[in-house]
Amino acid sequence: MDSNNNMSGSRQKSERGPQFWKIARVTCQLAGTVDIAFFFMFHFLGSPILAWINVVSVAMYVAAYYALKRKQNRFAVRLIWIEVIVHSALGTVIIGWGSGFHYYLLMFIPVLFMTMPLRSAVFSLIGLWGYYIGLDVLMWFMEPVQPISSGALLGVHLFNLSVVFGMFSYLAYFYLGMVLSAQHKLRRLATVDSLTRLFNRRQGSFLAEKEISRFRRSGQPVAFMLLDVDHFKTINDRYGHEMGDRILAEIGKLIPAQLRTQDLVARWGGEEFLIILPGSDIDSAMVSAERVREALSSHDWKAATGITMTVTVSVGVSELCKSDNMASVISRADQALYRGKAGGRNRVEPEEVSA
Ligand SMILES: Nc1nc2c(ncn2[C@@H]2O[C@H](COP(=O)(O)OP(=O)(O)OP(=O)(O)O)[C@@H](O)[C@H]2O)c(=O)[nH]1
Repeated sequence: MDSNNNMSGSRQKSERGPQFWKIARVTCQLAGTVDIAFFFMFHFLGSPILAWINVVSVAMYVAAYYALKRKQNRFAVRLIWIEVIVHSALGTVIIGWGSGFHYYLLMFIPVLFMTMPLRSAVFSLIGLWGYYIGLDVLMWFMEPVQPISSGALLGVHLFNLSVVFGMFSYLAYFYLGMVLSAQHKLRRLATVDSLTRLFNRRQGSFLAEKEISRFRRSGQPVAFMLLDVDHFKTINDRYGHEMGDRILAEIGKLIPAQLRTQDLVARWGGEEFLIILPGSDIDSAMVSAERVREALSSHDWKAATGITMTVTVSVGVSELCKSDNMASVISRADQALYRGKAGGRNRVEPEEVSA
């Protein structure tokens, strides 16, 4: 259990990419600038102790900023933690709870979960909660050390509230960006074949079902092609598996280049591809299939040694009819493909027309 937690913790840490630390550096710059503003503001408002505390804070943010630049991330995060915890307590004790310095502590709630393994984040959260409550209770029983006028206090309060509001919004915006990009990556992983960059089999099936439903609604024809590389085992044996992979990746580029943008291409199996042609009947699908076959066989396939390789494909073509489902229409394309193989390969075969 422990080791699992530690593992997920270290994984979480390594997933905090350069973007996160860039945000941390920007935060240091913003916080340092706010503290410079505080220095002048508190001199003007007659609280010199708080003014000079801000000088220390600025120095800490500068140190944290350069530590982040030198990739001393842990040290930087600790400095920021100490600064916020001490500064918010001193601000509260010196001019009162009404100053709103305690709001800065709340910003750590999302930050904790972004920067720590779950277990540490929960422990730190409990500590933070105790600290916040303790500070609140303390201020019920003690007077501020160096109070300022109520108008000035309101000004400081509104300023702090606005800064925390802005920083929360910034964090939320950053977090949303992270979630959306993770979602995008996951969707790609779930739908795209990593070698050929075509749709994978699962997405191919999903798209085929979608086109079949569309056919049932609109009656527009839909054709299917099943394409298989000829003697691919021999290619692998002769030129190596890596070259086989490179050929498949190249085929993944060459097939879509011969088709219309609405045509859908999926890697159906090892060296087999399913192509869905919405709006095409069997005749126009045969023309497209022949174009693909011709493009692949006439492509200049060069092995690592410079030798020209022969790569050809066989294609079976079928057209969806009313009584079909996905399995039956693909099975007819598969039977046509089989006949293409049996008939000598490097050819396009239409489905057999039933009497
Ligand atoms: N390099 C590589 N080879 C693969 C991949 N997936 C499947 N294969 C190989 O593709 C070969 C397919 O062989 P077979 O099914 O015998 O077919 P074939 O040699 O193409 O012969 P025909 O289809 O009858 O023309 C097998 O040797 C698989 O190992 C892949 O992702 N990369």
